[in-house]
Amino acid sequence: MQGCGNDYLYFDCFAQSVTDPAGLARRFSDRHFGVGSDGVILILPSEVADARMRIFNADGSEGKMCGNGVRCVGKYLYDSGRCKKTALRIETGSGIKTLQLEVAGGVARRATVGMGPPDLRPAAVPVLLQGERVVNAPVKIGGQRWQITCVSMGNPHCVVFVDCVDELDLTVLGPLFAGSGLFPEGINAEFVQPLGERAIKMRVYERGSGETLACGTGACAAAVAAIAAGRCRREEEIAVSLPGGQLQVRWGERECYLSGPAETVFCGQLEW
Ligand SMILES: N[C@H](CCC[C@H](N)C(=O)O)C(=O)O
Repeated sequence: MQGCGNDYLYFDCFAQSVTDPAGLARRFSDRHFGVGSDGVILILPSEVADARMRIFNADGSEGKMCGNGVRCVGKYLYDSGRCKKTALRIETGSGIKTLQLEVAGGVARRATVGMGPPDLRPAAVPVLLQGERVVNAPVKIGGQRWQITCVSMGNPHCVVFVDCVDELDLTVLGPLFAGSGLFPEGINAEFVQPLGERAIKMRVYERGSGETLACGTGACAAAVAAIAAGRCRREEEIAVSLPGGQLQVRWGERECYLSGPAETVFCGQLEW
């Protein structure tokens, strides 16, 4: 399944158990020697919600949350008949998320996710910075000066504003940020071009997966950073344009809301 091109291999673990999800992610995320994906997502029973989601990046590292992934989990639960309702609660590594599915033609097409509150406090994202400031904080990465804004969406994000995202070579820049030594727990790095008070354009270099076509938690982090920096308005729903499509983010009173599509690409059996 995929959400704005951020594609994962989903395993229904209500009636089967996956013993080595990290190894599975490393083996089958490869786009030539495997199935090809940004990682693996397990859909498991939960004691406290309709289901539990675990997400493993392509390098086998486990993430705490996946905004594009949780929409696809909701779609799977509805379409498969496991949870034939449009309001769902999904247990994740960063708490229970609420989902509101949009159904058409008998299947879920889109979802809006309550992503929880963004955290801009200095300690929210483990980062080796001088001083406390994490909004537009000056750093030197790859011999260049940058101003970073660190936002936790349950997973760590570093947002940088640039003039033109299309001109960036993330095959070089991404590993410079990831390998800068500034982020002890790794980092999801978002490069953001403001397009006005209600829109941004972004690309992302994800922890554990490299450049992906979209990142749901990253879109929230980018919109929150743009609002915190006064580049976008909090009263507005922010249109976030990514290489894989468009997401909508609203930073509400209590939490961020992420809206976007969810699509099944194919179903199959994997012998490993
Ligand atoms: N790479 C992320 C997990 C996937 C997040 C992203 N794909 C999303 O849609 O939020 C991390 O290690 O924190």
